[in-house]
Amino acid sequence: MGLLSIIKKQKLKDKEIRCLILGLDNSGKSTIVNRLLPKDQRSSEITPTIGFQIHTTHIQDRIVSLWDIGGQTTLRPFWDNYYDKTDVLVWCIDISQPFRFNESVHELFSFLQRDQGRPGHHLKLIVVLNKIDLISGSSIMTRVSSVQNDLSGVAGAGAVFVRCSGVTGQGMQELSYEMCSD
Ligand SMILES: Nc1nc2c(ncn2[C@@H]2O[C@H](COP(=O)(O)OP(=O)(O)OP(=O)(O)O)[C@@H](O)[C@H]2O)c(=O)[nH]1
Ligand SMILES: [Mg+2]
Repeated sequence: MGLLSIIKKQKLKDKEIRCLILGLDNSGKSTIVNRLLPKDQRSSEITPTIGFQIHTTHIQDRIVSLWDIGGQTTLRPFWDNYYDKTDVLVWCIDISQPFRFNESVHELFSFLQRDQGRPGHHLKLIVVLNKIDLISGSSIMTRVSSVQNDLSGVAGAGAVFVRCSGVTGQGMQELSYEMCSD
């Protein structure tokens, strides 16, 4: 590898990844963010987010800022304010509550539609199917396909789906990898 490519690679590595975590209230955003932090920086109690919280941490050898925004109805009109310079959008869905899938799909659609007015932005979308621990093994596939179906046409072909549990830690490695891979 030439010197220039090494410098280029290092520059890319040094660049902070700005990650915006959105989704409906109670979907588990703050719990996931808490899991992504080093053990000694985790909170023992998570309460509904009123406003937003920013954490900056190392994930997979990269510096990542995690923008955790409250998902309650009254807070959603403010989501757009956090969009600027976002590299990765993590959209969190509570897979144990199928009756809220439509609401989540609608909110994602509205958010991404507004995004079209922001030229030149290349955003990576990761859809997190959270609370997988609450679904019995036999119905996981049905539930996952149901969400993926609902989201087809909204999330786009480049979207990545990750199943996880912010409580047990299942799927966190995969989520970390996807957040940091180009
Ligand atoms: N069983 C289970 N419970 C979870 C999981 N993730 C979060 N929870 C629970 O779901 C509830 C809501 O989690 P939060 O992380 O506060 O959800 P949020 O999306 O940040 O909610 P807002 O801040 O209101 O937008 C809490 O009681 C969590 O303990 C999970 O993977 N499995
Ligand atoms: Mg929260």
